[in-house]
Amino acid sequence: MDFDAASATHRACSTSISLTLHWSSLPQNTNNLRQPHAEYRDVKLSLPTRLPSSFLKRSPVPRQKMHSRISSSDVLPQVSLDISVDERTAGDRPEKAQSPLLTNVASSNKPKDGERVGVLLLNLGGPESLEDVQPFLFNLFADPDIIRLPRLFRFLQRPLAQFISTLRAPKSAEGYAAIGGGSPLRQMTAEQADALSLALKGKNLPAKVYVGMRYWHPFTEEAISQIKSDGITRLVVLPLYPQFSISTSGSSLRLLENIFREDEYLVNMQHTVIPSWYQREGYVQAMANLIEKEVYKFEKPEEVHIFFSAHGVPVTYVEDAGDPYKAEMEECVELIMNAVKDRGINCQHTLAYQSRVGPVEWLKPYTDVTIRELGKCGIKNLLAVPVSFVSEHIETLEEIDMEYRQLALESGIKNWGRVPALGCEPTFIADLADAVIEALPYVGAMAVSNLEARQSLVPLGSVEELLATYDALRRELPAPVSLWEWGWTKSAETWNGRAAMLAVLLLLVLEVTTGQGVLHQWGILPPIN
Ligand SMILES: C=CC1=C(C)c2cc3[nH]c(cc4nc(cc5[nH]c(cc1n2)c(C)c5CCC(=O)O)C(CCC(=O)O)=C4C)c(C)c3C=C
Ligand SMILES: [Fe+2]
Repeated sequence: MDFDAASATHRACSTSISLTLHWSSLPQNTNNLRQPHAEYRDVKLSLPTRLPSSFLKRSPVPRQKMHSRISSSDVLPQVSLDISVDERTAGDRPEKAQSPLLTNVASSNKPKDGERVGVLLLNLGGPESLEDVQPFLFNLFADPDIIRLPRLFRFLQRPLAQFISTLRAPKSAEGYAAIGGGSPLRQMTAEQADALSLALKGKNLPAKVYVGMRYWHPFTEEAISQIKSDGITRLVVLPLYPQFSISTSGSSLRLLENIFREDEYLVNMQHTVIPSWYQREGYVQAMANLIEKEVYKFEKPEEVHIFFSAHGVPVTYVEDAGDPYKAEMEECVELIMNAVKDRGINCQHTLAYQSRVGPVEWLKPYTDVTIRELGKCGIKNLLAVPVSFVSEHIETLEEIDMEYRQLALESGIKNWGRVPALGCEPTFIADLADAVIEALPYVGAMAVSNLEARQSLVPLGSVEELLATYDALRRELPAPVSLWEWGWTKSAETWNGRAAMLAVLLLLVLEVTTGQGVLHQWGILPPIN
């Protein structure tokens, strides 16, 4: 068996941990474990000790090494693993598109008497009416994971959020008006929660599923107080973002960390977090299902160009703060395309990033620029695939379906299609249920021992451990959102934006310290007594 981790040893042996990985939970790209002629079911790994926390820090570990698991001697100089493998032949292997019922709660993981299992779905939230738009934007911009001010200026976070949200609200409201006057997120997430709860029940795990939104109702705080009053004892935290970003799952987990820290009940509640799940077989197959269906709606399916459009983040998040979002996104698209090709669909594909705001540089290539280029290259059939989010929202319904569709047609693309968001797609929901069941043994346990979790760029863990594994320094990042924009070139815009930002900050400092100025006149800042 080609499993080089087996030879490593660790000096400071103390506790012993036993893991059981179900074969279906192994990601596709774990070449070390998935051999062409054999499948490993119930791979039992005994770790003799807690792995060094430095292993969890992403920065010193090149990405390829994360993916060759613990084979690297420079990451784990001396770890010894006892591995017993129940090897089965390919004939024993269940069909690739697994039955959702295959993963069931092992009797050892079943909630014991008096135990109550909860699942907390974390999501962004969206305004439900046009009046909600400005306060929703205020909550978003008041988030230090969206606008991270220099330490000295942190006290300006809320006035600045008030300022920016007031400026942006009319443009955002236009978008929400175009999709019926509000975001469908609350409704869709509630449906996903119900579907997940049913799927868990079907898999023998009675669990209550809660929804905690970051920027709008039902707020995470509301979900947490419900969790407390329901007396939940074991909680699995599941952000509804397939890929991890500091600005999304990271922000929600940061909030959760603060809530947990201040509450005695929560501090003692056993919990674990599934930080990202883009590499799960069920999710990947569900995406491939949707793509396959849409590809065959085109007259010439073989000529379709599959165009993945992900929500962007500012480049600094990835380059300065170590956000794994871009790497996870690229890997995710690769996995989905492999699954699509396995179905005999050999279309070309592209990944681009949408929804940038403000003068700073965002992840490239940009969706709008790429659509124009594809048009110029003679692409006639384009299938857009939103890939960073699992519900319909303003950026699928307005930006993709209206703006980008129009742009594509103007750029020479003749036939346009769009893959719907996953919503309650059965394979997807079944896979989320499996993810919860697989995470259960690690509730309250030392999640660093989860080999499978380490496969992902952000490992499974408790909120606190997890947040320590990325962005630990919480570097200051330039605000992604423009306060002001003018100029003719990109660089002029950037510098003008920065100068304007400084000017506005200065203005705000003066306002806050003197208690006088336009913002006070508008009632945006409270009067100083
Ligand atoms: C994975 C998804 C998302 C990432 C990454 C993300 C980063 C990010 N977003 C903004 C600014 C805005 N986002 C807005 C809405 C919005 N964002 C996401 C997802 C991600 N954001 C969703 C699903 C939604 C829509 C919610 C809904 O109501 O349907 C908005 C408001 C809309 C608008 O005015 O365009 C803003 C603003 C930043 C700055 C950022 C990274 C730093
Ligand atoms: Fe966003």
